[in-house]
Amino acid sequence: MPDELDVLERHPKTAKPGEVMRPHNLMCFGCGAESPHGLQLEMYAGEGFTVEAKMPVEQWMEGGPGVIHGGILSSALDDVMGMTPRLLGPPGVTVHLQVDFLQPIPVGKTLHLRAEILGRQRRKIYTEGVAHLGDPERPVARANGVFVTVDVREHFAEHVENSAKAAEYMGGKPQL
Ligand SMILES: CCCCC/C=C\C/C=C\C/C=C\C/C=C\CCCC(=O)SCCNC(=O)CCNC(=O)[C@H](O)C(C)(C)COP(=O)(O)OP(=O)(O)OC[C@H]1O[C@@H](n2cnc3c(N)ncnc32)[C@H](O)[C@@H]1OP(=O)(O)O
Repeated sequence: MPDELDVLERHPKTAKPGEVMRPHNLMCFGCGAESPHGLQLEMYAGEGFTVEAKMPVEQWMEGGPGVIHGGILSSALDDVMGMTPRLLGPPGVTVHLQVDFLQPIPVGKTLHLRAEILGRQRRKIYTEGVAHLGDPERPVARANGVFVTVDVREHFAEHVENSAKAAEYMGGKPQL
């Protein structure tokens, strides 16, 4: 993370602590409520510059026998960290993701996910994520992500026609 950081300020219209945050996109693999094969994470704004979510570790998420697949865990951490830019304003896309897998995560448990903004420099937002199984003192995974804010209309202009929600996004207002 660079030394010279901008001052962080919560956007006045972002979710208040304890409130649900709107999905990136209803079809988002991480947080989209209509994504048929997705994680369907419900995200909550926390205090300060944090976002939280809980994810039941289901059978279909298995990687090694009886434990979560690392890619699923990485996706969940990516998406929770990826929600944090919205606390400041425009959304960001992942440009860098790093995950440390600390303990096996059993199927049948509930994963507690928490992300926090560490700093911002221009469009770059530096974040960390942590996952635990109920005891915050015993993390099972840690992550860092860098997100770059984008103008969604511009950024997705060439691709939006591929979305299952194309008609909605191309016809109406973008869901910010
Ligand atoms: C048309 C209607 C659409 C309606 C849409 C409706 C709803 C959608 C709403 C919200 C959805 C928004 C976001 C979704 C969010 C999360 C989903 C989960 C997370 C993901 O699944 S997301 C997918 C994977 N993600 C990507 O698909 C990104 C691919 N990428 C790019 O698209 C470009 O890369 C881009 C645009 C990011 C930047 O490109 P650019 O040309 O605009 O800007 P540039 O290159 O100058 O970078 C600016 C500053 O970032 C620094 N920087 C760049 N890369 C770096 C790296 N790797 N590490 C460290 N710093 C990096 C530079 O060094 C510079 O820093 P500096 O300011 O200091 O110079």
